[in-house]
Amino acid sequence: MSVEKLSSSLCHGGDQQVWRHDSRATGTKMTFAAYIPEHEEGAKLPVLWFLAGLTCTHENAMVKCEYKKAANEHGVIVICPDTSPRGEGVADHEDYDFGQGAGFYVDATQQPWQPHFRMRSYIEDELPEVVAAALPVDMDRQAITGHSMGGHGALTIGLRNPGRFRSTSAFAPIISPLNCPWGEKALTGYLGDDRQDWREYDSVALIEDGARLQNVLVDQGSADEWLEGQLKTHLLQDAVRDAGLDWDIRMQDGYDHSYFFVSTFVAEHIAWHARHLKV
Ligand SMILES: N[C@@H](CCC(=O)N[C@@H](CSC=O)C(=O)NCC(=O)O)C(=O)O
Repeated sequence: MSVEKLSSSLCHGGDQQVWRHDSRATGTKMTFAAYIPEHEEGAKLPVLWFLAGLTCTHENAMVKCEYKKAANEHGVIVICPDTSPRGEGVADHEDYDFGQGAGFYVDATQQPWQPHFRMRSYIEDELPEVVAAALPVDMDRQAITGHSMGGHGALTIGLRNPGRFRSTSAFAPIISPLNCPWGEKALTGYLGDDRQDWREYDSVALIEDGARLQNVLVDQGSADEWLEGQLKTHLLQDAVRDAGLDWDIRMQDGYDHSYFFVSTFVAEHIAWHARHLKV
């Protein structure tokens, strides 16, 4: 396994690093950011995966999300992966919501996406192995979060892997790719026309089909420009109520979709995850 540290910068007492490695899942080089809090020699720290949204690389959350102070205070490693494979030989599309930067955390089955767009396998299987080999993580103490398309990733990966994450949170997640233009466009392209195949990538469908998850926190801005047309938080509220789940879905008055919103609440999310990660 070839894993290379590209940078290391002291920040809020911890070390903000960027790593690159050859990925067997995507068949490309993949880059991720890793924030390592101060810790004693030999200590293993809990890990929070932060999945980013449309148009993002590993860098957006690292630069804009302001997680580092809280992560250092609580002793939680934060990993920010890229959102798709990239490169000259990788399929792409001119639209911001499809192709490179818009992997939707699925394993594509359709051409020309299938050879490289395998973000489910990358995030669920390969990246944890890479991180466990390179960094001082305690893989028995994992949590996951994400923003927008990354919030969809966090919820669906959490629902498909009950028991792996002590806690799951999301900022302004895409609730149901089956029921929004971003999702319909991307999943038609990556998975084909049979909408049954999309259900394992849809938080509402997963709950309807019996998936269950505890310790879930969702924050959504009431002034989010995508709330009505794309995100549709009410679909998750309905699914959670119908399934009798005790999830905390909060509407935050006046906040939009941006990292200004995410950065406002990220310290609270990290403190909440830390309580679950320490038990
Ligand atoms: N107008 C934007 C649209 C893309 C956008 O808003 N992306 C969001 C996530 S949306 C859902 O996944 C984002 O996080 N952008 C990166 C950032 O640093 O803000 C555009 O054309 O870029």
